[in-house]
Amino acid sequence: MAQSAPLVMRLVASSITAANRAGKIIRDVMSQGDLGIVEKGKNDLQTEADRSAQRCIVTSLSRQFPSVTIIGEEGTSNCEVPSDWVVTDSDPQILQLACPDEYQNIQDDDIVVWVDPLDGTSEYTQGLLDHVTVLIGIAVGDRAVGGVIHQPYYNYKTAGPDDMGRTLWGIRGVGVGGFEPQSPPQGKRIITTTRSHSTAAVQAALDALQPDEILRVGGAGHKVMLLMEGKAHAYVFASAGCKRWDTCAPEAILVAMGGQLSDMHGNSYSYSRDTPHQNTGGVLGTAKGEDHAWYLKNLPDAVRQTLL
Ligand SMILES: Nc1ncnc2c1ncn2[C@@H]1O[C@H](COP(=O)(O)O)[C@@H](O)[C@H]1OP(=O)(O)O
Ligand SMILES: [Mg+2]
Ligand SMILES: [Mg+2]
Ligand SMILES: [Mg+2]
Repeated sequence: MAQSAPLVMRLVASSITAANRAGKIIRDVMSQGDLGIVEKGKNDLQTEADRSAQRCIVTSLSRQFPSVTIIGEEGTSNCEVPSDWVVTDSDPQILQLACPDEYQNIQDDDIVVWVDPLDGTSEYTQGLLDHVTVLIGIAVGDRAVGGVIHQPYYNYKTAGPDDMGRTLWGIRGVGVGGFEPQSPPQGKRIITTTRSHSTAAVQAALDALQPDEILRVGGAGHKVMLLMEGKAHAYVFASAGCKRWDTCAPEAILVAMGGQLSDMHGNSYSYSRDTPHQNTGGVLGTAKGEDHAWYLKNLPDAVRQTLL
């Protein structure tokens, strides 16, 4: 039964265990105390946790799916991966689910796996640990179809080391799991946006949308989780800083529960293997039940013109 599950379902099932293992590595690096910070660019850090979590995920998935294209945020290295970082088991619950007809016969060639081994690096280095997520997105053709978000420090203030963290998943046409989908409160507009990568255009977009409240938090995964759990109505980031690995997994889960994600012009991002990595049109995510078009209509042209 498990062996014969369609490729998309097997990839999501294996991504759940790989993301959980990566989350443990992220916690271990933090508790060992040496983050090994490297500056990749302006306001763009990488730590030992980003590097190690990526090696864990890419090695684990490529052992099981050697012909599937995997694109990760951090460069690959050839050094040996500790054997206990390689996990090749799968989440049994996912393998039992019915796969939609359109994804029954997908081949290795049709898939790209987008890996952000640690989203919210800046917040991780500053101790804002619940902003951190591990993101694994599964694209079929150019669409984000499956997503896994692991939050390694979920409940970290109250949980013990063995019950910390959680893993959320979603598959288009199948559904979501690992959390309780909620709609945001009616009669109010709560917008979530960046806390560490703001610009004049980011602020101008927020001003024009006149939110009742702004939640400035780290990480693309963390912000989309706020939409999924009814804590915010929209995620508005009028800047080009995010990349495909930041949005593939969150988009798949958000869409699987009825939300939307596009650039600031209303165009969907392509997740095919030859697409550019940068999300040059910014990010607009809206919760289930929100009018995505309203946000697009009310964004100032001057802001849109700053984005390709
Ligand atoms: N200017 C930027 N340079 C590098 N990464 C960025 C930039 N802006 C956003 N990101 C990535 O998008 C995520 C969401 O952005 P923000 O928290 O500012 O809303 C960041 O955590 C970061 O991912 P990562 O932490 O994986 O490098
Ligand atoms: Mg980064
Ligand atoms: Mg990221
Ligand atoms: Mg990252």
